[in-house]
Amino acid sequence: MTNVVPVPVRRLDPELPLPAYAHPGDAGADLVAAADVELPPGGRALVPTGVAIALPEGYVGLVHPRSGLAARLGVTVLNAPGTVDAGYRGEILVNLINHDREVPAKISRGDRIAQLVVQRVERADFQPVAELPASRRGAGGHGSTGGHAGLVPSPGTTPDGRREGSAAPAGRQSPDRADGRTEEVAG
Ligand SMILES: O=c1ccn([C@H]2C[C@H](O)[C@@H](COP(=O)(O)OP(=O)(O)OP(=O)(O)O)O2)c(=O)[nH]1
Repeated sequence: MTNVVPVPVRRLDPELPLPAYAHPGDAGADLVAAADVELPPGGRALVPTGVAIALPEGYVGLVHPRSGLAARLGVTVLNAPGTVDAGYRGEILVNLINHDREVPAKISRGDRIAQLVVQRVERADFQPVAELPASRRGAGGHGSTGGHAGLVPSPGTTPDGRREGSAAPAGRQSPDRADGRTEEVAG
């Protein structure tokens, strides 16, 4: 049974519906546009939703794209998923982008433009250490497990896809991270 958490909502635009789940079992409650917006090809806009919420401490609201808008129009959430912090009391805004290269996307007031997924969050207590515990994966990432023809390392590239001898990503100076080597660990 899904846990239901009460969330106070302020209607900044009384004519618009509250965020709502379209079907039982849906993870995301739809957010609607509070304004008409036209997104030219490649264009983006911060679209108001007409609602402000007060999530309880220990929860986050994630602003996810709607797959229908993405598949049919090429429109998605630029910063997906947007993070609505428990302490945020302003209007929820949706940063929409039109990835279509030719066709403008018309968003009308009242259109469902994104979905808000409310989740519990844990806070980490970051503890500096000299060495991290070993793991099977080690430092391998960025396609190190293959699964696609384009992920097979070509000669002269490192396992994470960079040219051998090219600069490590910013902040990555440790040799075992810079060359993407993995460590075989028993167990
Ligand atoms: O899609 C989004 C993402 C964020 N927000 C609001 C709620 C969130 O709590 C606040 C700040 O977001 P975030 O922390 O992602 O932004 P930032 O760029 O780090 O700004 P800040 O310095 O204000 O935290 O903006 C939205 O309305 N929509």
